[in-house]
Amino acid sequence: MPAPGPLGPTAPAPQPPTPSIQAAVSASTEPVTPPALAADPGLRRILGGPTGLGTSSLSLARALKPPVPDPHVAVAPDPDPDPAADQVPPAASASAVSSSEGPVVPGLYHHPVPEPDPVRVEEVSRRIKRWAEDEVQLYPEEWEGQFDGFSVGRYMVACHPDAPGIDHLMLATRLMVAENALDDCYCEDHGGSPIGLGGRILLAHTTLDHLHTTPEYAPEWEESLGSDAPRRAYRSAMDYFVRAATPSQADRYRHDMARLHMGYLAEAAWAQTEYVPQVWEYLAMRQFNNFRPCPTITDTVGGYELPADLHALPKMQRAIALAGNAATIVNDLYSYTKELDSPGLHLNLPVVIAQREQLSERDAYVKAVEVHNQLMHAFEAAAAEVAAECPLPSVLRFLKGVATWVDGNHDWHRTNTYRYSLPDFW
Ligand SMILES: CC(C)=CCC/C(C)=C(\C)COP(=O)(O)OP(=O)(O)O
Ligand SMILES: [Mg+2]
Repeated sequence: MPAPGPLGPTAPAPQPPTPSIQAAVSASTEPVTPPALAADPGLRRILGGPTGLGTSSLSLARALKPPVPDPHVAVAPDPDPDPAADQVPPAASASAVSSSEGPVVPGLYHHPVPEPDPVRVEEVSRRIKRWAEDEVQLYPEEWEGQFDGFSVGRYMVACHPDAPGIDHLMLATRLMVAENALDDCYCEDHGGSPIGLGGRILLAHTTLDHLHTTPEYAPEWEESLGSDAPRRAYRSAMDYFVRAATPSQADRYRHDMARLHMGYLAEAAWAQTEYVPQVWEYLAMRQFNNFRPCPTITDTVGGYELPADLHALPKMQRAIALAGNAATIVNDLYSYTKELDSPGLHLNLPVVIAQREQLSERDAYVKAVEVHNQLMHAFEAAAAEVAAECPLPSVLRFLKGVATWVDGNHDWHRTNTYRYSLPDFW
């Protein structure tokens, strides 16, 4: 990587970084970005993006051009690449604000996104289905409709508009499918149960964080990796990811998945004992049972790296956590009716607020929207703070990537009317 470059002569002096950020910046070998960007008082708004119909293309986060692929990022060759699709610039057909079916939750603070590039969506959808069916035997025939209805191609193209091509998008798409397969098959309505979940999850986690053991026991472990659909999917998706990621990016992902699995276990333990947590306890569980592992791979999917020391900064960690929390409460709001219809009491934020604060279902739902909005504003403030204090190109791009992921995640929930519908409160 190149050595740090000089600051532009006419640029205003940046604010002195805090000591921890200073240390991380010194450790980084990346060039310093023109400080004008970081010193821009509008950065906070820009990172979040302007709101309102037709304004999303004004956002810096969404204006990212596809980067030149990094020659140091080795992406596993696709068995049947489609060069035409890989070369489609993501912005080429993605300027219109997404207006596909599906209402926004009334009062929800969000940013509309450009309609995901249909050529990319089609190619990612084609390849992920082939991977699911041919490489990992993910589902029996009767689940095919649900797989299609999940629309993971649209989801990932919307969340990663700066991916250099289809191979990079596939890294995120395989992981997303694998994560949902494990949640469905181990925890939820496709054979899942809280009983014995800890053991099953730990063994599945070894697909990501391998067992290192003696020659006598290693073969049985290796055989176990192919023994059910979630493990086949995790193992394969992780193999592709590890080949494209740096060691620290892969380790970041393992850590985030350990967080996720810990969240699943708390949710399961409460279901088993029929405990309804206090609202803050629920929010703590949901910070772990959370989308976090998805936005935090934005740099690998974008073909660059946020160095580990910058990722580890406390302020960066706060921004990431808030982004994951806002994105996950979006799920609670859009999946509310689906979860009311599921057997037993399915915890989500409106349900917990209603029970713990003795509010009507409607008032609890409205309060959950307000919690979401506060989380979004806190994320945007935290991201702007990191960007202003540490204006390195990789930091700014990563923050924009996370913000864009949050917006794409909202748009996918809104438009996925196959899976979600809003309550009839308005
Ligand atoms: C993609 C990923 C990391 C998922 C992990 C956790 C997860 C499935 C969610 C945060 C979504 O929440 P939920 O389990 O409630 O999903 P649905 O409402 O069933 O879509
Ligand atoms: Mg849900």
